Amino acid sequence: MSNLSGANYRQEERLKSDFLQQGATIKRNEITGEIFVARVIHGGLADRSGLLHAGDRIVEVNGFPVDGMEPEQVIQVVQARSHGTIMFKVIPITERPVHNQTMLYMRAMTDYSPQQDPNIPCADAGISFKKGDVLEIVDQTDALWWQAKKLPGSMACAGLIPSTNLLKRKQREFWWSQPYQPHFCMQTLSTVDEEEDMMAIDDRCVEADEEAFESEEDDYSSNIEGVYLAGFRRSMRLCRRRAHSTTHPSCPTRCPSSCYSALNSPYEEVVRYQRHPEDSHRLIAILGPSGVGVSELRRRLIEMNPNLFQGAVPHTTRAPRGYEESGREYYFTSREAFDNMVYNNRFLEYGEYKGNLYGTSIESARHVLNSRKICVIDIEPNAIQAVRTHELKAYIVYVKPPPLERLRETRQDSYITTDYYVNRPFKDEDFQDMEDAARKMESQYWQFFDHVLINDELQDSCVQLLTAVRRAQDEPQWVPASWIRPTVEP
Ligand SMILES: Nc1ncnc2c1ncn2[C@@H]1O[C@H](COP(=O)(O)OP(=O)(O)OP(=O)(O)O)[C@@H](O)[C@H]1O
Repeated sequence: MSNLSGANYRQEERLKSDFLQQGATIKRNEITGEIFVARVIHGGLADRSGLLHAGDRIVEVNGFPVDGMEPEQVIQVVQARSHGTIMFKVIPITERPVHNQTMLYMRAMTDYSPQQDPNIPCADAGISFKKGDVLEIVDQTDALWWQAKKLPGSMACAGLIPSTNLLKRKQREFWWSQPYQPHFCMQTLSTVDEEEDMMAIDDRCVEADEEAFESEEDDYSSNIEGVYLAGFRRSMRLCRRRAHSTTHPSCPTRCPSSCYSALNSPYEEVVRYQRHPEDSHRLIAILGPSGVGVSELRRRLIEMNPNLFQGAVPHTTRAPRGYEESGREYYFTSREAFDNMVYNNRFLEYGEYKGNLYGTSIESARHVLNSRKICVIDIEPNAIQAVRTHELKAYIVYVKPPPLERLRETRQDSYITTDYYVNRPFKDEDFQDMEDAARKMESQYWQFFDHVLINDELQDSCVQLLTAVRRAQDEPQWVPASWIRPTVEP
């Protein structure tokens, strides 16, 4: 006889089972009419009592035989005694499964809400999560519904979440149920696209400043304490906006994230990782919508301590100018050599601008990391997959715009460089575009951001970035398990 005090049941209609709110679900065998404990929720009342186990047969509740009853009738019997002691007569399961559960942590790559899932056995027993949340998986015995706790948190009691296979199935079903929509993909624009794009933007432009593009591209090419700041040149920055990543998803639409993530795992196994002081630093990859301040923050970080922070020198196929040195502003490379590097997946990202190719190579980032410095690069979202590797262990900082009114206030004396203008004052529509781009980026890539920095006051943002970078190098962080145990599937 099991004895649970203050128990509270809810209904789980689909599986003909009911939920003991602080402890267990029950179900009915449709052939024999017998009532069984379907699962015991980790950390709940039933689990802590040690008296009920999945598979136990419930014969009586408070003296009433329950065989043949519908689960909801069993609830009524329990609810009839909402206070005091509730008595169960139970035939324990003879062979209790042995749980050799080791600690398992998963990062959610998608959002989930049990309240919106018509298939969950009991919505009240489920937990909701958002992309990027880390979940401690405490029970995987059921093929469809796992039990998990959300971290960091003080959830004493676990909740139900869909298993990887179930969630993949849901995502696939959802994806196929959507009407066809042309996907937004970041690809190098074809010449025709480029012209159309140019015309579209020209309509909104007030003044074109071709000369500024053609003449020099020396914004930020400053020289501090004999250290050259590489990777800030205008052509490189403009081409990055049209950049390819080297990792193309196999999805037929080649959409970088939405369908990609739908067809890949909805959870990513993660482990706690702290860099050993002897190990190379983690790559710092900064991204954000155009104009939000990625270059400004990266430049200021490097300028704070150029002996510690350094950018990666990009490659280009454009001819060097008189004052330029290969390996300083750029690695000047033939088109053939560049194509060869593309073919061999040697670029984190690359793109074309005015007929020349530009790219940031893995080797270039490795070169900085091997010199025991912290390599700080900016990337487009397409390159996220390329930098999240066992070798580079990228720490991804997302720079988010503050609310519109703060953008207006803080950017009064700032200048934007667009595809067709160099250093023109911000307009309201730039802020609107920034917000829209931020929303898109967040909806597709939030799960990959290790740190989100709202770039409001510039000084505060610099301090925040420095603190985040220090933490990335010196404090434990969740990273994909595949980085630490390369045999684990990414
Ligand atoms: N917090 C801030 N307050 C005021 N001005 C800022 C702030 N952050 C950046 N800026 C200014 O905004 C302008 C655009 O910033 P920046 O060039 O860094 O953009 P970006 O994100 O690198 O964009 P892109 O990738 O398109 O080059 C610059 O003039 C920069 O000095």
